Amino acid sequence: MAGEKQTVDGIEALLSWAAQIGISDSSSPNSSSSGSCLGHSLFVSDFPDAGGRGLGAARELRRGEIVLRVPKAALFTTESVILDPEIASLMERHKHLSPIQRLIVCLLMEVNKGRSSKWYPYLSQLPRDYTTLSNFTVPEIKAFQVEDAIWAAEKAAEKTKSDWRGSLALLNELDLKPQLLNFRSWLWASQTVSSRTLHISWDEAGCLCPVGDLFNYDAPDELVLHEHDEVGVASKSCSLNCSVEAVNASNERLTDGGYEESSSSYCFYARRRYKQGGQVLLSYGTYTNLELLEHYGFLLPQNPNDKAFIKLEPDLYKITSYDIESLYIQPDGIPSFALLCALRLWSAPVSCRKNYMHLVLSGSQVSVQIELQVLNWLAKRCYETLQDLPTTIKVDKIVVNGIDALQRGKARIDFRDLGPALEEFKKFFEELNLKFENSESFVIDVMPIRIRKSLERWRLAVEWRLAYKSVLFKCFCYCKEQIDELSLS
Ligand SMILES: C[S@@+](CC[C@H](N)C(=O)[O-])C[C@H]1O[C@@H](n2cnc3c(N)ncnc32)[C@H](O)[C@@H]1O
Repeated sequence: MAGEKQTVDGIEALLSWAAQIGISDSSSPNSSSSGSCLGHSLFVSDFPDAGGRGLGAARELRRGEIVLRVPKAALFTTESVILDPEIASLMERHKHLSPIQRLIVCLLMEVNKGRSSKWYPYLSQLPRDYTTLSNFTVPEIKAFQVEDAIWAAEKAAEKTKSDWRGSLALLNELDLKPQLLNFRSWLWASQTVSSRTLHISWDEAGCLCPVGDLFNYDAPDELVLHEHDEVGVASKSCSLNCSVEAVNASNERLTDGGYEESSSSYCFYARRRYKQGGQVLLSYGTYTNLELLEHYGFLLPQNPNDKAFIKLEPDLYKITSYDIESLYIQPDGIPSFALLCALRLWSAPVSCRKNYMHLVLSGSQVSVQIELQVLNWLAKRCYETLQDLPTTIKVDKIVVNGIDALQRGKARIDFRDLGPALEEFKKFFEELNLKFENSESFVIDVMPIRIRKSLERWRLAVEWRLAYKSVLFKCFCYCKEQIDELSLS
């Protein structure tokens, strides 16, 4: 089961099993003679800077070239797991469960079979744990500091818990090993499904795709979109399944893999040209960093799709037809088009709003006076938001560096190095029942796994809030520059 170590032998066993069931990175029929499904286009490797274990280019890959094919029979779906009519009728009796709950139950059922599961080589190579939002503890959630992120994390945790409670009756009837009935097992299975399923048209829950789920993520961007246009890979359906909304909202051309009826297989394409040895990445969809953290458990240091939301006045929401989700600050600190339009309209006198509507929606300034009002309001809101948060950008950087030192295995942290970040460190370790034994430094000989895992999640929360604050700071500077320019003109 997934509790086993991810070893080189384990990966080789997975690739050899995958070759036997028809997974291939080559269009040539005799490609699996080497005993591995890979080697022609791809290879498995560790990419520490972008996702860890992933797939590299075994040779130069052209844009739009097919790099992996996974036949339907190799896809792990509710349908492909429930072949036993008794289990099928049991599932039928629990019709109220969502497709995702059913797939999670199927995953636990297969794990329960241990080595006798036909999916064993695949299941044994799944990660043992995840850093998705549902895994965050209360103190780790608090470390986000920003209300929206705290709310998203609490909601994710509650949803996972309530899905588990709702599935317990079925799980109890399935005669599973007791440890597979507990919440920890459910959490693991649900986060496996969240972070690894691919979209398929016949099951809303998606499918687990052996080997195909080894592709790490890169954000879709304009360049890739145009490249796709050029080579005509435009009609592939969609990639990782997790957020149906995100997939629907995004242009289908942003994706680089999909299930193809014509070959009854899941096909993956190179989204751009890759040099031999480079990591081949997949776009799972368009996600903000908070969404990536929620569904996949990581943050992209440079995410062109990230959004920073600030509190807006309630009457602003009333006068704009824009979706709330479109009212944000971009990673470069510039307000989104919709936010700027909404603020311009909101800043205009009520009696003039109707007349200005056309101008505003075309993206034009209404008047210098209104533009200055918008920029001043935005600068003030960013400034006040930053002031109201418990720590500054500077302190957050110290916290990240301190966590970094601990993660690198530094056993002694001098309190003087932590300065104003000391309080947060103290609180964090106290929550984990680790007391500071002296007043000058923190010494830890062997870092227990539970602390290492918690540090990882804490770091993600601090990195997220640091990025959020940096965007607000950039926005503040942007507004000030614009104000200066307008005042001079
Ligand atoms: C579909 S799996 C990809 C393969 C995965 N690295 C593995 O070893 O099984 C998705 C997971 O990979 C990791 N991941 C993918 N892309 C990443 C990236 N750009 N940066 C950091 N982690 C990434 C995250 O843990 C995510 O939940």
